[in-house]
Amino acid sequence: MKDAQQDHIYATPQERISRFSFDERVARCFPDMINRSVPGYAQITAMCALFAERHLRPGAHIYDLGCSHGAASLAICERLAERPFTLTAVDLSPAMVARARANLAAHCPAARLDDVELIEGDILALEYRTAGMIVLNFTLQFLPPERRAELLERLFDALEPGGVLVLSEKVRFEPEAVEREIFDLHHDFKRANGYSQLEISQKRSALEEVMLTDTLEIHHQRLEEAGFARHFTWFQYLNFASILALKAS
Ligand SMILES: C[S@@+](CC[C@H](N)C(=O)[O-])C[C@H]1O[C@@H](n2cnc3c(N)ncnc32)[C@H](O)[C@@H]1O
Ligand SMILES: O=C(O)C(=O)C[C@]1(C(=O)O)C=C[C@@H](O)C=C1
Repeated sequence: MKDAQQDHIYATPQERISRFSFDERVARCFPDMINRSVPGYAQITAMCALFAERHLRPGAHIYDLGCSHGAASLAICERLAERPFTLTAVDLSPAMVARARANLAAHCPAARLDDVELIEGDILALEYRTAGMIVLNFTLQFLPPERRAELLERLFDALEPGGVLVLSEKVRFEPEAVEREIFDLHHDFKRANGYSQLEISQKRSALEEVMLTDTLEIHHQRLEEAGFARHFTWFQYLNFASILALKAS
């Protein structure tokens, strides 16, 4: 997005690596960090707008949960500039919400701004209103695993008939040999995007207990159990994938 700051957080050796958190330092360089770390990030973000264009009923509500700088919200607002809808973007991190607010104010088409709301809050504690679309891009992986099914059930209940959920995640693989191969390839991807071995390994340590990934099979099973009639992986690039889940109309 339109924030030029480069990610150098893990570039120098750290005596003690603290747990990764979405604090001011991360928020400052987040667009650069996520673009260089997540294969397919730009494509997934852009496709959220096309899913909205195809599936959203005029006037329906959209949630962008764990919105960070508001990339998906902004893509949707730009693409659907002429269509009526309302949108709530939510993030727990005050630093991220401040960036999302500035980004939307600067780049969201003026006609849409009144229909967009930003909330600093916990998506596990939110009271959800009826929605036509929910975006969960790279957020579920940061929630406690034992709370994930409960959240998806609540989101399913909030969706109106014909509503859609976009679930994008870093995923792990079984068997272990496949996981190892794809994990290493992802590190090659990061190196090709300018990260050093030191940056890659220090960030991996920081994320270790914070970002707990599931297999694609577990994600699909959870969506099935939450009640989604159809759910399929529409995108995968190394260990990053995105699922579209549809509620029966
Ligand atoms: C990897 S980022 C998401 C990226 C963003 N969706 C995008 O597409 O650019 C994860 C975000 O989830 C937020 N987050 C983590 N746990 C949360 C929670 N319980 N409630 C709300 N936001 C949360 C973090 O603050 C962070 O901004
Ligand atoms: O797996 C990694 O190494 C990542 O950097 C992934 C990831 C993510 O998937 O959210 C982790 C933290 C940052 O939010 C940006 C990217």
